[in-house]
Amino acid sequence: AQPNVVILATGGTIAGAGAEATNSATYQAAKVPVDKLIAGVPELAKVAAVRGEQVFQIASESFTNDHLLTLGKRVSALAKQADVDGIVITHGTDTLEETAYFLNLVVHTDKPIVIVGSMRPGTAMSADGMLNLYNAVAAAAAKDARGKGVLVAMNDELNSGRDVSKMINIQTSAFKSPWGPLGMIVEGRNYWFRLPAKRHTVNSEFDIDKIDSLPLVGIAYGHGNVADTAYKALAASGAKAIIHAGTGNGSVAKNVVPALRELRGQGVQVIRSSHVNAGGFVLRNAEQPDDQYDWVVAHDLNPQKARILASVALTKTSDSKELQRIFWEY
Ligand SMILES: NC(=O)C[C@H](N)C(=O)O
Repeated sequence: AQPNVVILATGGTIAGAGAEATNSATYQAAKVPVDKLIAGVPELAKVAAVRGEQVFQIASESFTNDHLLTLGKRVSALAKQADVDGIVITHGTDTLEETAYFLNLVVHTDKPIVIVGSMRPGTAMSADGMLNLYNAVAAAAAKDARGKGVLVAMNDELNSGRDVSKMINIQTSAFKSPWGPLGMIVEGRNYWFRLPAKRHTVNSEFDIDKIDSLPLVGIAYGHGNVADTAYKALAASGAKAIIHAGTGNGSVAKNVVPALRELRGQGVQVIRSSHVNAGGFVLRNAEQPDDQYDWVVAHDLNPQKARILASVALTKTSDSKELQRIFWEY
């Protein structure tokens, strides 16, 4: 029998439509329903028995914590079903890396979960959604994709949902991991080259079935002339942790240091990440004395991924040492 793959559709450009074939960047996202997406790629039937569910129909820039929880619980429930072998999620590309990392942290299954989007709407010349969707379904249908954590299938590559990121917004080669792809998918077949080293899915201490809300975590962007306004405002609005999207090694402008120390004293977690373009690598006690200030570093996680991990981790602990352990392990 063919493997059973469920496609959970959430919107994005892969479900987008533009006025003309030349509209590769000007179009409306989240227009085409999942059944039409599936019907548009009849070749899917060759690799799996596919059925679709429309979970949301939104552009992913508006993907809230509630969307993450709803989607995560649905993925978890499906993964427990004996008649489901793999799950594909169609998603806008803007926050695809956040959802991929979230599911990688909280869904306890070794069944393949593959997230896919497109950079051009289906109405455009050289639309990339059809092949990306075919690849994602083929990847999710394959036994060799099991146990590798949540995967992202874009542009013929299979990247780990943990560290893949949208690096450019106007090319089909948008998704890259700073540490390279796990594999390639060519003509519906997976070719693997490496495995994730970080804890995920079945080896995670976090479980979506036990998470009903996510604490607020804010991100404030560092630059040379930055003031402490945004940091204070985030804390005042209830953020339990602030991700400092810092320069270089998560460095902090001296004008901001006093406010961050004060906020930490009030119980807000301060997590230093980096906004460097090709991927940061923040080391503890480099640039800032984290031990002395009781701050946490985000390791190689970019600010948006650090927000996801902090939100999930804070459901279990408010201890900064535990948080730091979690940031090293996941
Ligand atoms: N390419 C895309 O999917 C972009 C779109 N804004 C989205 O994330 O929904």
